[in-house]
Amino acid sequence: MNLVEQTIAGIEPADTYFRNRAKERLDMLTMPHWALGRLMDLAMDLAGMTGSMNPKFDNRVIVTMAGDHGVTAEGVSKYPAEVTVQMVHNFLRGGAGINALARTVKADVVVVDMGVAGEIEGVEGHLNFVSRRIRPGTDNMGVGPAMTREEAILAVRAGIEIAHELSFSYSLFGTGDMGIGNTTPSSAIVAAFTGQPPEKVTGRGTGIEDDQFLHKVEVIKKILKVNNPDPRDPWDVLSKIGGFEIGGIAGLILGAASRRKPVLIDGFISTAGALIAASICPASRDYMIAAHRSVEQGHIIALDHLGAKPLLNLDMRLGEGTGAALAMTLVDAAVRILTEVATFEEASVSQANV
Ligand SMILES: O=C(O)c1ccc[n+]([C@@H]2O[C@H](COP(=O)([O-])O)[C@@H](O)[C@H]2O)c1
Ligand SMILES: Cc1cc2nc[nH]c2cc1C
Repeated sequence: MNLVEQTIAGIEPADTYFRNRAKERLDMLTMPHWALGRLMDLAMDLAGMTGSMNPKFDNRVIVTMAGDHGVTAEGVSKYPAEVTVQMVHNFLRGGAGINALARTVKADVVVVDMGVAGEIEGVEGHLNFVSRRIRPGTDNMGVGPAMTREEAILAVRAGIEIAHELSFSYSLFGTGDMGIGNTTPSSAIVAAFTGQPPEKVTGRGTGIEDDQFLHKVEVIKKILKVNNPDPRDPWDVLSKIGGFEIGGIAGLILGAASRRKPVLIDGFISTAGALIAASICPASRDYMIAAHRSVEQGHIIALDHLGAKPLLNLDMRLGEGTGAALAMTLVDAAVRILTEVATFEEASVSQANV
């Protein structure tokens, strides 16, 4: 068996015994029944994922996968492609949005070069940088496949290997992405898996105006026509209309799931990666937590398709792992509710009238 097959075989569904035990306790907490709503759902899910009534998430990491996209040649982004490599340097200096939010929640940030176009300098000995560069950017999916099937497998494999290595040090994962142009493949992936038309799953990415938005929708239509991806085959979808960082994110999710580690799925691009992961191994969905709802209009459609409900809705559209980082606070809160709140019996509080 190769690594991908082995990883898929190693993903077990969430533990129903611990999920039920958590539910029994949460049902009895000193508050009107289920009064902390989705936080209680989250607590139950975390118990099921980890097989524990007291999961520890002290060591947490955001893995920000970076890659470039040949499809930027079609004029789909507001920013030039060189921003990808420039932002990787910014991440490594600690000056990006994700660095500030990761510090807020005491998470480390690991930056992965999955296929950035420019040279990344000054990273020798940098503990938070991993190079798994497939090649400097995908091909233009507006005229043919973004990458080969072999490259798609390599990208997913890299993500799995990174998750496995980080699993020794971290108990909670968050996904992140950086790649100018990557909302275009993400929209194409969402269209391919959900069958929704491009106009419904395309957004403004970095902030394009109306004219460019209409052009982007046309480009996505062309991408789907030229490539005709088979939604029953995740490798076909990833290779034809994906990205190196999107494959890396899919692999990261699969690798974390195989180690029973919860993974906070960041925004639109991360969710495209999650769709690939769920298509490769449906059981991996048990370990995904949708961190937030991005401004991208296709995001909620993608989350619905996954059967996931986003925790936060803060009008964010940055990516990088920023939503995943913020949602770690809610994971902490959910664990405290499960472990620190007294039951009616423990606190001698009268229960509801029947
Ligand atoms: O995560 C999101 O929901 C999200 C929504 C819009 C844009 N982004 C970020 O913006 C970049 C892609 O935007 P674009 O317009 O170049 O396709 C990429 O670096 C993403 O991390 C991210
Ligand atoms: C500056 C900048 C930072 C980003 N971070 C994620 N996507 C981004 C896109 C741009 C343009």
